[in-house]
Amino acid sequence: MSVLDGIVAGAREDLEARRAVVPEDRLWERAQEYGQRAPAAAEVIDGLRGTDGLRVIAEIKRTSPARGPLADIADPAALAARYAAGGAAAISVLTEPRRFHGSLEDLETVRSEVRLPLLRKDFVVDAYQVVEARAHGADLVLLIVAALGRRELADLIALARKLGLVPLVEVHDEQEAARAVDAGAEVIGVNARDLRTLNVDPDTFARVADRIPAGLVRIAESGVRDPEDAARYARLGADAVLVGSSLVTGDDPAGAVAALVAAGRPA
Ligand SMILES: O=P(O)(O)OC[C@@H](O)[C@@H](O)c1c[nH]c2ccccc12
Repeated sequence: MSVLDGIVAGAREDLEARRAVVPEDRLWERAQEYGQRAPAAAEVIDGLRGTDGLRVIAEIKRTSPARGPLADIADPAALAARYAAGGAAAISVLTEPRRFHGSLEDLETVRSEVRLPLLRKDFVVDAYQVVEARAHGADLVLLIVAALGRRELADLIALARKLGLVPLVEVHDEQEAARAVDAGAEVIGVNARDLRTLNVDPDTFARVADRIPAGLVRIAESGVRDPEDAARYARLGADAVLVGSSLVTGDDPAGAVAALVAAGRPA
């Protein structure tokens, strides 16, 4: 079993436990409530376009299967506020508990403190999790192509849109990029890390981005360590970078985000 399969199996177990406590129809009500005050999906998508410079999506991440413990993050809302002060375009909140020590409570506390679009970053394989994301204040939801069948991907994208959520469809090779495009994704994340093996290949974006038609939002994910990496992705045509580890392990998250944004401005 690959790392990804193991994490997905845990996510399925956890979601069934939650479903037994909070039925999906109750979540729908809360999801629609948040939908009434949420930004429009088109606005969220436009906010990620790198038309006048690279956007930064800053991530709240405590630990990872690849790197182990990164940071305690006792107050995720305070960290999100620092990211916002540094000029982040959106905040990614890991909600997976077992390997990343995240939670839906993290998402909710961040929602209560910042106005930026929020991404629920998790291993989403069931409609329940999409409704749950919206109910807890997400504006975007991650859908990992490697974890989903064709039909599942199409269904979850459709459900996300019905709820006003923007699906961020994650790929890590050319074939997956083609599947994301075929499924009608408007926002595609190219993960430099292969979630099956956890290996990072820094050339992934350069290889895969060509398969993503102009007009779609292209996000380079994982392994962005410093402003040079951000500048490189900007030159390769990325609209945005998604950055976690290097921000949570540094001592100045606002300054670090601002430096990435500055490095990604067109010359
Ligand atoms: O910490 P990094 O290398 O900056 O990476 C952030 C983000 O790309 C990474 O957390 C991530 C990308 N896709 C995922 C899917 C699931 C969990 C985590 C991820």
